Amino acid sequence: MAVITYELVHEDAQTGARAGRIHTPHGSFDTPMFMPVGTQATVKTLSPEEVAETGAGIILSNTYHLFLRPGTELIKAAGGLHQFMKWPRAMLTDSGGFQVFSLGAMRKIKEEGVYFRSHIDGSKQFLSPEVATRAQMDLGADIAMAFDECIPYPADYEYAKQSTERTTRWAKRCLEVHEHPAQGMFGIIQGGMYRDLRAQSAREITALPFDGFAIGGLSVGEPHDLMYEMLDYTTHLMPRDKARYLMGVGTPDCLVEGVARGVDMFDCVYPTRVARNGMAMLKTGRLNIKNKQFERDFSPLDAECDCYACRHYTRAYIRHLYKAEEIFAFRLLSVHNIHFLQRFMRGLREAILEDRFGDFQRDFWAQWQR
Ligand SMILES: CO[C@@H]1O[C@H](CNc2nc3cc4c(=O)[nH]c(N)nc4cc3[nH]2)[C@@H](O)[C@H]1O
Ligand SMILES: [Zn+2]
Repeated sequence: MAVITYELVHEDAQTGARAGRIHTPHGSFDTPMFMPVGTQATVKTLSPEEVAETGAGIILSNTYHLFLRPGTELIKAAGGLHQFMKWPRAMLTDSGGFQVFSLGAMRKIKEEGVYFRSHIDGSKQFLSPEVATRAQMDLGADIAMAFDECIPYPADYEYAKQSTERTTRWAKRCLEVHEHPAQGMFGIIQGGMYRDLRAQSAREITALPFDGFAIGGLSVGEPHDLMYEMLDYTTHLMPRDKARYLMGVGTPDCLVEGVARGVDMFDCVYPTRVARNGMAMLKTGRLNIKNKQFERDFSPLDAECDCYACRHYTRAYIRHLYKAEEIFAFRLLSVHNIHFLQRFMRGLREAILEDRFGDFQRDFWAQWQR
């Protein structure tokens, strides 16, 4: 019996959109679902209670960061990541297959693994399918990710082919060492921006006994239309009875188009990262609180939102805090942005359940500030 199971609730007749539920040892959650990112064992500036209040059923943390600091052995000794950070619901850890390539320095990729220098102190480090898998078993999240290479964009065909085939070999090595009574593992499909490599990777990875499957190598700077095209080649090759996770996607436009192609789970640093830059997310686009136009604007960030920030405070107050470099500004904008995305995903799910997803998608694009 798989540790992580996907339950299909309803499929939209016109598109590939689907509503479901995912069951984990730390609880179940409705899909489509957006996962707030808690890179270093915290969703930046927010308490677990504040994150739970937004409706998030699962959060993501990064093995790469926790492996380097404080070390996954220490977190294991603390009772695992749930205990360490007091997050009571489901959790997923990324394997390092992205961060080692985006943050690690002086990287050398070999068949056995990746040699790199820590971005923190420059120390020599090594991550491999075995090391990343054991580190995730130490952390004890409900879902661990296979160790892969996130192919940069752009990449030539030959590089993409060699890397994708190595990722499949690495996936098998992860499964060989993965042994945890309360942790499932998801495989990650690569293939760069090449249709045949995407199909090859989808076939090879979904043939392996993973609990669910992610689409990797996207949201790496490619145009959105190219991302959607790659999704078109990939999601229909993925099993209907397993969860589908698009890594690194978190803006409303990409979420709508990912859901339309049958994706169930998403994650992105976007909501908390842009909050620290003074941006509030709205269904029309985003609001830059630094703008002078909000100086005497005593309305909430978003009139349709019932989050703590929108129920209690005004744009003028949050703009003042931001200009005064008060940390409370980051907290209020982060609470709003995560709450906004959870509400947005609930809206998508309701549209699917009521067979009006196509209308939702059309209405969204009619009002989205491109
Ligand atoms: C566009 O925003 C930038 O890009 C990142 C989001 N985009 C993204 N694509 C990803 C791909 C993979 C992958 O192929 N494998 C593994 N293991 N993890 C991944 C994590 C990913 N995150 C943000 O962090 C931001 O810096
Ligand atoms: Zn709000």
